[in-house]
Amino acid sequence: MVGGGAAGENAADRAVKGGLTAAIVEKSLLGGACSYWACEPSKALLRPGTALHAARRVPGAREAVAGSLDVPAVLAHRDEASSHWDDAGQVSWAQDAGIALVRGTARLTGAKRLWVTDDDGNHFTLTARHAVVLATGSVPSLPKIPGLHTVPVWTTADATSTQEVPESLAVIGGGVAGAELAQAFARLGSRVTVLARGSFLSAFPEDARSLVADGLRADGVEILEGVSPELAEETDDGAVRLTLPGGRTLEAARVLVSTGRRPALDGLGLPAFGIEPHALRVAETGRVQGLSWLYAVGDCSGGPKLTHQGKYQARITGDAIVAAARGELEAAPAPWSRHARTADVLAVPHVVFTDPELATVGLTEEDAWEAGIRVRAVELPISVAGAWQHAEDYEGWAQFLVDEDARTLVGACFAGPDVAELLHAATIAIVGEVPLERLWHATPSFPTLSEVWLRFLEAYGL
Ligand SMILES: Cc1cc2nc3c(=O)[nH]c(=O)nc-3n(C[C@H](O)[C@H](O)[C@H](O)COP(=O)(O)OP(=O)(O)OC[C@H]3O[C@@H](n4cnc5c(N)ncnc54)[C@H](O)[C@@H]3O)c2cc1C
Ligand SMILES: NC(=O)c1ccc[n+]([C@@H]2O[C@H](COP(=O)([O-])OP(=O)(O)OC[C@H]3O[C@@H](n4cnc5c(N)ncnc54)[C@H](O)[C@@H]3O)[C@@H](O)[C@H]2O)c1
Repeated sequence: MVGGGAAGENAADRAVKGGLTAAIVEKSLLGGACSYWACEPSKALLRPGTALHAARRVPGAREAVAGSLDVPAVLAHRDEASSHWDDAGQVSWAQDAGIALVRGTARLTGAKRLWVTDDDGNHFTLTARHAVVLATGSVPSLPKIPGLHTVPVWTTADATSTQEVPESLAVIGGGVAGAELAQAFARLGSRVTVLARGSFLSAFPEDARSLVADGLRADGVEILEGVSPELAEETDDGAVRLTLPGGRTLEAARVLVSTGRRPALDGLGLPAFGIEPHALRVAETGRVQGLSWLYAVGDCSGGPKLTHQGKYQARITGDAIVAAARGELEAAPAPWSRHARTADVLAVPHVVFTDPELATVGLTEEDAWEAGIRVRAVELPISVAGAWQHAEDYEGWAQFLVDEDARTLVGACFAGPDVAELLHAATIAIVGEVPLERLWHATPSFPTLSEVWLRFLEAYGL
């Protein structure tokens, strides 16, 4: 494995469980971005604010809550969630799993052959018997804004590992990372402005994203849509001044750039094998098209950039490598078979951990029509007994997308407090292609948020 993030670790684990030997070459901390600079620290920064807000919305509990977030305690909780940026725990997991760890930077120099440079500058060659797996993750895509490269900016890794809460924060990019970190820092005390080039959270349905935007605005976040800075300059006191279209300027103690990520494939020697890094294509098994021995998993492989999906890909690819080594891999595995990443296309779950949360899985309405599916969208508020119990003035929204010919669910979206836990039921319904007539027999417990499933089936006409 080149890269020991969540994806590389899981691919190695499956290969070993299948009877092969596996080595991970890792140039930084074993465990990768999710553990130290992305999912874990960002969720640890968000969760205390969500818990506090939830308690304030329940009469009886509200009266017991005094004061605001304890910022040093939140940062300490984040440090703990990030294992204090020490990978000893992951190293001992790898040892127990029978995976060899090589500390260094790898690049391809031949078929199944890697050139490794270790931290002391020593070089050596590592040759695989069966396959090389690229699991190198992704790097931030920085926008071409004049002056931006001359001013001090935060990447998401800087924001998630910071020991300071800036007095003011400008967030360039209104995607998932921008939304989550804007709310986290607003609740920790920063004055936050989000600059979204298009719509805020544009990848999600309008009703869902407007609930999230309202949640952020309630925390004092200013959201400017259709805005991208035209110039960035450092001020005399070390802050950053952004010039916006129309001449308005915005000064902030810190600027966070969260404008997307691209696969980390530069410097790996791919062009020597006829592969341009921006044009890597992988088959259902994760095998890189055109080469029988090279695979890619996780963020670097070009699909959804999410930890759980990278781990799913890694399980499929690890098993496919084992099957190929045994001569048992089918040329083109059937959809939903053990060696096909079918869910990458049809059932990717995605949660935005803002307050309220936003959770989606499966196709969007547009995707479905484009794929030739006659789809019907059922949209409804999450207005059920479980919601009233959950919080005073609970506000939530759900969308269910039904394939009208198969009468199965192909997509779902939920927005509202604590909707993330509703998502897996939808994922199971989609992956299992459960007919609506059978879903009718899946009764949600009373009083839970899941009652929205029953409301959906009733609204559909069952
Ligand atoms: C702020 C933020 C929050 C996020 N929150 C979530 C979330 O809540 N849930 C979720 O599912 N996803 C989340 N994500 C996405 C998630 O972090 C990624 O999808 C995931 O970390 C990708 O895992 P990976 O194994 O593919 O890559 P990585 O974890 O990046 O691992 C790649 C590893 O490869 C190493 N490497 C690279 N090149 C080489 C080389 N040449 N030689 C040796 N080693 C090399 C790197 O050092 C790195 O450790 C978040 C992302 C961000 C930015
Ligand atoms: N909860 C989660 O699962 C989670 C959380 C954070 C990040 N992530 C993953 O990390 C990846 C990176 O997140 P992200 O939010 O950086 O990417 P993103 O693609 O979700 O959003 C980037 C946003 O930046 C905007 N943008 C680009 N250039 C701009 C400019 N010059 N000015 C203003 N806006 C501009 C884009 O229009 C887009 O809306 C995502 O692929 C996501 O899957 C996941």
